[in-house]
Amino acid sequence: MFSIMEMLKTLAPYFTAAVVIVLSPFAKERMPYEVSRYLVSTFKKWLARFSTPQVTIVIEEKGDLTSNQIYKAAKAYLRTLIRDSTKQTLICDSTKPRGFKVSKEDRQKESIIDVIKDVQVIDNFREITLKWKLRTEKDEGPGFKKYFQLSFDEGYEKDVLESYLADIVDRYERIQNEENAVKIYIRNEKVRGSVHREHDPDRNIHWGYVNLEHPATFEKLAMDPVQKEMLKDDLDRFLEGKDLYEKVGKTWKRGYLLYGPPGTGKTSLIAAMANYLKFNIYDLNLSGTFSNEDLRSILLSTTNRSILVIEDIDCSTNFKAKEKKNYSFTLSGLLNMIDGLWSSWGDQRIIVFTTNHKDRLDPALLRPGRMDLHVHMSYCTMDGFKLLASNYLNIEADHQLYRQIEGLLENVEVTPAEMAGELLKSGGTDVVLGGLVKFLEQKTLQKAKAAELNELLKSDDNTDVDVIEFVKFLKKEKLKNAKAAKAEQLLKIDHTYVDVDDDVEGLVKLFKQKKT
Ligand SMILES: Nc1ncnc2c1ncn2[C@@H]1O[C@H](COP(=O)(O)OP(=O)(O)OP(=O)(O)O)[C@@H](O)[C@H]1O
Repeated sequence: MFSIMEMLKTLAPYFTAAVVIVLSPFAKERMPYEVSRYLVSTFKKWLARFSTPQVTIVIEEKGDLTSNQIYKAAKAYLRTLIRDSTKQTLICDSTKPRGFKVSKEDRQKESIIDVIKDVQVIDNFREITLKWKLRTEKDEGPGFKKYFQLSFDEGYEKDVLESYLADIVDRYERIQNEENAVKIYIRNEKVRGSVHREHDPDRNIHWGYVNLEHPATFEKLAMDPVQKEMLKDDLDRFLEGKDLYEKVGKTWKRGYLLYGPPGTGKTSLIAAMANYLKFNIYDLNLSGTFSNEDLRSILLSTTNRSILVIEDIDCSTNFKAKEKKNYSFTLSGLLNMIDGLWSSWGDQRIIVFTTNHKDRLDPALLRPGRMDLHVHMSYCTMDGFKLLASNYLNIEADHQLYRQIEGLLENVEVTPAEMAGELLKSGGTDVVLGGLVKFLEQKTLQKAKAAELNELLKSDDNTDVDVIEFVKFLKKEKLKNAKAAKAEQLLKIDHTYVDVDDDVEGLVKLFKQKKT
């Protein structure tokens, strides 16, 4: 018996000859159109009997209620496929030219390449050949509906649905997440590691960026609840304030000064603001030496919907020294930037300064109107502690140790960072809170010791001893290094490391002896 292949082989020359004749210019001219069309379609049908049947999936632009995610994913995928493809990817349909369309909007960095309607795009996945086509069809309503038609050989339905299309959707979600992620930019030509780089060729400014994976949110921040609400309202009004800013003739900008001791959450608050607004952060370190002109260029290289952060403004910018040493970057340069260029260029921009010592800032920076809002981040209160305990230990109600903790918190200054450190320790809730109580008791004791030492130093006859001078003296005299180091620790501003058994009186006596 003939096999199919043998039969095909036998009949193929006759059919081929017939079709060649039909399609030849000679036959085309002489044969009636209906006859040649009939012959070609019969040939196609006959051939189709021996080829693998095709399956076609339709992916419509709109789902029943919302847009269809698979359509969006397919569209994005085909863009990358065309962009990265070799020329074979685009196969012309008999009636359409081969090609794709290109577009670019004003603010887009790169042009976008899209498929044209009815032009076939071929993709390969494992051993499957996949044929994509963008189609349009008259809708039931007045418009047109768009859909992708995806065809492939029968038998691969599972692979296509569960692997190929699932991959495309996954990839799309990843790109979406990447695009929506808040980024933190650092201006440094030397940034290394897995950072992405951006270069503004007009101004030759380099930024390195990574996704901001800081989990801080307003809900997780321990800060004065009234202040927190006020700040959130302020940001909301800012975000929705386009019309208002236009109406009152102000540029769409906002400046915040965050101040408070180290570890009270200033950096966390900036991250929470960025996550809340979905604004990128530009972290500007002013400690380098650069000019006012550099500053201007840096500013112009940042984008809208961003937060420009200048941390530790008191330490990073010793403006007076810079002015003396004739560095060209000055305080007035920075202030001009805030008042002039920064306030008149771009939209939806926030500037944040942070400092641990508001009192050390140049009054020019604090002038009313320069920073719109001053936010004080302070030591941990009982409310703040409860919020941290709920975040770290999932305690929603009361706990038997709360009263004791409240009493201790009234007497010592503990930063939320210190509290968080204690709450992160291992053990069950009771163990961790027990540890925290011990920590607070220790702090209370240290505070008392420090006060005692100060009294001792003050009360002595005419020796008006300055605590810092005391430490310096011990060091200068190289007086038993170990003791000097202990003394320095003892006199640390936050008195964190004092051992309860330290011989305070002995040290003071020693000091006095040496001094006399
Ligand atoms: N107010 C707070 N609420 C919740 N967690 C906090 C708070 N303050 C500090 N923390 C915890 O302590 C860590 C360090 O705090 P953060 O760096 O935000 O403080 P900071 O005030 O910016 O300190 P510095 O002035 O030293 O930069 C944070 O990652 C967070 O885990």
